[in-house]
Amino acid sequence: MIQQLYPQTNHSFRYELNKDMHLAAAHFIDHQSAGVCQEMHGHTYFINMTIAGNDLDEIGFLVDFKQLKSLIHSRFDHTVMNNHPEFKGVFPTTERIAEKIWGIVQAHLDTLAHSPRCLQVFVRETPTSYVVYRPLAEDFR
Ligand SMILES: Nc1nc2c(c(=O)[nH]1)N=C([C@H](O)[C@H](O)COP(=O)(O)OP(=O)(O)OP(=O)(O)O)CN2
Ligand SMILES: [Zn+2]
Repeated sequence: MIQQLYPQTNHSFRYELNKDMHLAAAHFIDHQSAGVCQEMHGHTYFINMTIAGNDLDEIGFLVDFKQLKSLIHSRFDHTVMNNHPEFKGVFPTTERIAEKIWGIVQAHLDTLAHSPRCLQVFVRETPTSYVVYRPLAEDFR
């Protein structure tokens, strides 16, 4: 939830940035074990991402907050998660959504010369359910 406190990541980078955003999206989990979630339904996803690094760009940004929002919000807001290529062959569970968001964000960070890293993606799907995705060391380029 925006302005809530999030789980902390342990690291020794000089800078840490957090970006909150929320988006409305629909999904369904097309598996018989998913019960009522097999039917198309909607959520307001609350997302927080944690970026860290030792250096800033020439403006003094670790990464532009607006760019982070644009990467995720403009892609997924008011869409059906199942329709995105990221979810071809995998169900858009909260876990997978967090993992895919990490991949999209880190792919952008990999283009930046000062090498910031996305250390954590938090995705709240309902008022009572959320996932935290933290990459392993080998997940970074
Ligand atoms: N590990 C996961 N379990 C479930 C997921 C998921 O993504 N990962 N998703 C769902 C459903 O999509 C559903 O939208 C969320 O379920 P739930 O939190 O149970 O929703 P409620 O609002 O009914 O929760 P209450 O705490 O009972 O009010 C299911 N499981
Ligand atoms: Zn759902």
